[in-house]
Amino acid sequence: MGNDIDYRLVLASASPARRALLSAAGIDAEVMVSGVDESVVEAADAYELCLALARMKARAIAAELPPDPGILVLGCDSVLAFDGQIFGKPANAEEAAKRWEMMRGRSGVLHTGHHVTGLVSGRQAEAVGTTVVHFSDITDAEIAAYVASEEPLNVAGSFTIDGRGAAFVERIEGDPGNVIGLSLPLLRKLLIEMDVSITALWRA
Ligand SMILES: Nc1nc2c(ncn2[C@H]2C[C@H](O)[C@@H](COP(=O)(O)OP(=O)(O)OP(=O)(O)O)O2)c(=O)[nH]1
Repeated sequence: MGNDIDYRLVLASASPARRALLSAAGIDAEVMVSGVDESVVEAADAYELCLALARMKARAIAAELPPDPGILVLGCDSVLAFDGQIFGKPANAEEAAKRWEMMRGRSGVLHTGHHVTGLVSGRQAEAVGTTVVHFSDITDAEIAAYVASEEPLNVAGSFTIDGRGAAFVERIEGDPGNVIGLSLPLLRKLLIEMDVSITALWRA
């Protein structure tokens, strides 16, 4: 991809957290929500699942856009691998509480799949960011209060590290942005694979 192209990023995600991470890093991404049915995807494990979903979201949006060589579409998907299970967003408050009863005092791996595709070049790059998350041994009352806050209901793994959930995460091993939903150092590497510098996406 040449350097004389005016690159723009389209974020194929409804996640306000992902958009905020990009904006704080100087990138004003246009948001286009794919609305794909994530339930149709089968995968061997959390790593493959989040990558397949990220790819599906990005490709669904790419198919809707005009063939502009400057447009790069980014799809992401986050899941928590815990105790041999795959936790996306909880189905309801009961599931969020049940998960925390299992998670407290233990650790899991948050995987975020990233897929970038160039519309005209057809080039693409993808990778999974992984971050180990160590959960605090919180009480039943804290679980009940956290679930009642409704925060854990809308996030993969039923926890955040930058919201109320931050009080319940002892430490992480890896990129914090990856837990929130998008790893910027990983995005930089994917863009390099496509001969694009992340600095080319910075707002003027
Ligand atoms: N602020 C924040 N959000 C988090 C954290 N962990 C997970 N999330 C959010 C980011 C995503 O919105 C959501 C992960 O679910 P998905 O990867 O399926 O994305 P989502 O369904 O939100 O949007 P999308 O499918 O990409 O249109 O959970 C965290 O630590 N902090």
